[in-house]
Amino acid sequence: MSGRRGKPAPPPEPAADDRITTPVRTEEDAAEATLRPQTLSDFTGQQGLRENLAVFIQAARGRGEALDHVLLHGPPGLGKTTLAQIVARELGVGFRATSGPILQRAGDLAAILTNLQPRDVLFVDEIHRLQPALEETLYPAMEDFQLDLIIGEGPAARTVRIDLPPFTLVGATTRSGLLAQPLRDRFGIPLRLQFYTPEELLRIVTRGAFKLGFDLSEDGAWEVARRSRGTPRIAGRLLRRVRDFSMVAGIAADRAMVDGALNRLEVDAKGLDAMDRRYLRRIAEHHNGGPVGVETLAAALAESRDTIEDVIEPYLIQEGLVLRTPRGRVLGLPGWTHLGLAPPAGFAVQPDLLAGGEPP
Ligand SMILES: Nc1ncnc2c1ncn2[C@@H]1O[C@H](COP(=O)(O)OP(=O)(O)OP(=O)(O)O)[C@@H](O)[C@H]1O
Ligand SMILES: [Mg+2]
Repeated sequence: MSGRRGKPAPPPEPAADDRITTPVRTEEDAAEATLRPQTLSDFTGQQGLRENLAVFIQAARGRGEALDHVLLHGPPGLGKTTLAQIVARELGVGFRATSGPILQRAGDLAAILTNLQPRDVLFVDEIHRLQPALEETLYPAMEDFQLDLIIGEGPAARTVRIDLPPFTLVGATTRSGLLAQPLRDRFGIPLRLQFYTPEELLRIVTRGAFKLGFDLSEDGAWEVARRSRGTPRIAGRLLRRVRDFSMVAGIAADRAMVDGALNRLEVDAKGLDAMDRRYLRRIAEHHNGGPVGVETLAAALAESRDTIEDVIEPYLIQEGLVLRTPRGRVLGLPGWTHLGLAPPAGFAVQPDLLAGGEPP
């Protein structure tokens, strides 16, 4: 990636999804299945969420009923799919997976629903991308375990009501704000995933290294944990790359080695990559720290607004590097500091600028 391999030209700017630190799943992440925790007790972090879920699962099992519908929301790579699978396993029921964009016709959804076994988990990934017509099919299915199917067309069309086995819908979304309220209301157990602390990521990295049979020193593991953008998927990916560097160079993976490897991958001390820095720099240098609208930033960075909002911003906002205000994005003091730039004279975030800002 860097010029150190002797390539003269600088690499082209990476698109958001080519980044080593993109939290979005890439093909290379097929390897992550080996690191995926299989049980709730294996699942590190998200403590409050995990404890609540354990209670609800135990209660549903005790009653022999389907678990209430679960909505998992949070940025990519924090463990939504992993948790959905764990829920099914802990309930001791079958797991069927589909996703909002895959489901095109009401018939597709009907076929899946009518083939469920009692108490099964149906996982619908990216549920915010479900077609509105299918969403409406889901309402009675979720509420009363009934499906209204329209058979035939035109004047001959009639509605048939089909009883479904009781089931648990587990929906996952990076954008709960995009879910229609009636759909959101039908989830009895809404759960929000948070970014992981460095301590939690340290446990994940250490366990991952052990599973990979990779001898990583504790301070080396710390370095990976601190630079993983609060995201287990990124931690797993950095871990695999560090292992590659360590193997090929034949050097033990200690802190200095990990630091060198991550620098080569252009992952900085805070875990930010070229794309993150380009985003921050844009606000600093072209908009004097903001406020600047997300559409303007998206156009300038040649990224979609969704990518900016779902992938790039959540971590930067949580770290205070950037603030989301009603008038647009504003660089926070840690953002200026991170870029090694001085904020403009008289820099202070006006309280009225922040008032009414939506949560990330
Ligand atoms: N709590 C955790 N402990 C250990 N590893 C985890 C944890 N959460 C996630 N992972 C790892 O991170 C990877 C990504 O998690 P997962 O696919 O569940 O994320 P996701 O939230 O579904 O992402 P997306 O929004 O892109 O679908 C998993 O394969 C797993 O290896
Ligand atoms: Mg997922």
